[in-house]
Amino acid sequence: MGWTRGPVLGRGSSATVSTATSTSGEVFAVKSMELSQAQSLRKEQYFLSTLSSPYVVSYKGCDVSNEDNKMMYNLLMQYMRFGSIVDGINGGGLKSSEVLRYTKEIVRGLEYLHSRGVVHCDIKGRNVLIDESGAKIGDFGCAKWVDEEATICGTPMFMAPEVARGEEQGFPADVWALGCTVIEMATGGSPWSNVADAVSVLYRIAFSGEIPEIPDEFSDEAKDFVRKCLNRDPRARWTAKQLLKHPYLQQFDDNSKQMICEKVYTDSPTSILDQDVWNSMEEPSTSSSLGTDFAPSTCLSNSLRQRIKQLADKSEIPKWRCEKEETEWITIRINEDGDGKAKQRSSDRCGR
Ligand SMILES: Nc1ncnc2c1ncn2[C@@H]1O[C@H](COP(=O)(O)OP(=O)(O)OP(=O)(O)O)[C@@H](O)[C@H]1O
Repeated sequence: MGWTRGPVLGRGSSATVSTATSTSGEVFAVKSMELSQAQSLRKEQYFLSTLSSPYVVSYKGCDVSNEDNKMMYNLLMQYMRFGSIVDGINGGGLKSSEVLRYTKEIVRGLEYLHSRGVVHCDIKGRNVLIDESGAKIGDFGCAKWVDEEATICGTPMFMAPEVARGEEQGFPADVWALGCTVIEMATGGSPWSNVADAVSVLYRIAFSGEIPEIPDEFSDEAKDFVRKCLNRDPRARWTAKQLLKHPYLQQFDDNSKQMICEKVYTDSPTSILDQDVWNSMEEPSTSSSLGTDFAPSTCLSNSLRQRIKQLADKSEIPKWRCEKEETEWITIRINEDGDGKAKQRSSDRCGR
């Protein structure tokens, strides 16, 4: 499929997402990284290509292109015109009817993923995308099969206690992150308040016995729903399938705009370090695991400092940037029947 790159939609910690138009006129989104650094994007391609659900961003294909003498790996996916949930928050929280609707759609997406044996590992508002049909789960760069041995991956602010301690990252970790995401959607801010940096938040999640503060404004059903997600014991935490039957989600009707909770506001991250707490990270395979057999006050702080360093490294401006005007549409591929005088670039199909 030939396609033309359009304006940049957003930049994550390592990839750039742009709009694109196929030769047949279909508009989609393309997530691109330099080929040599595209492991997480290849992983995302692998998972997206195996999934098909109204609650997961649809896969459209992938390829490799040569742009300005750089080999780029491109993941083509459904264009979600309203961006991520966070893009729509704009300082304050979402309306409670929106929180309810998106929460139910995310739970449906999680129920689908978990029934297929996939753990997303990085559920947060930034990874839930919106279009007219509602919310869909995206960004599978941290995903894994439930029985796969994989390094810890995700975003500190949304990590479950068992993940922060480095013990396990299974389906319940996605449900904890969902609980944090509900708070994020409703408040427009962090699920954890009064945390100075990522060390504090990881230590607090791992060992304090606390859960994120549930806004007073939530209805009783909403509070109970979030508590079921934020049970510190992963074995006692509700599953996505159970949550779909929770009274809070039962209130959702496609035609209803029923208010469940009031809008509240807390600070969004402002400093670079605060921002790190919100970015995805992957624990390096060489780092020491946060197992159960260490003294928290000594070994933990070293290990967490490694995490912080990695977060700081990941927050650097990506090495590759689109060098074209972001509003300029450039042809990066044409199909075999294309005009030979057009700006043809080399490309390959990619495999799993
Ligand atoms: N399919 C899509 N349709 C429309 N916009 C998208 C799509 N995918 C991503 N975006 C936009 O691009 C931004 C960057 O997405 P990306 O998945 O690379 O990074 P992220 O989730 O924000 O960060 P990180 O990779 O660090 O977790 C998103 O926040 C969103 O605004």
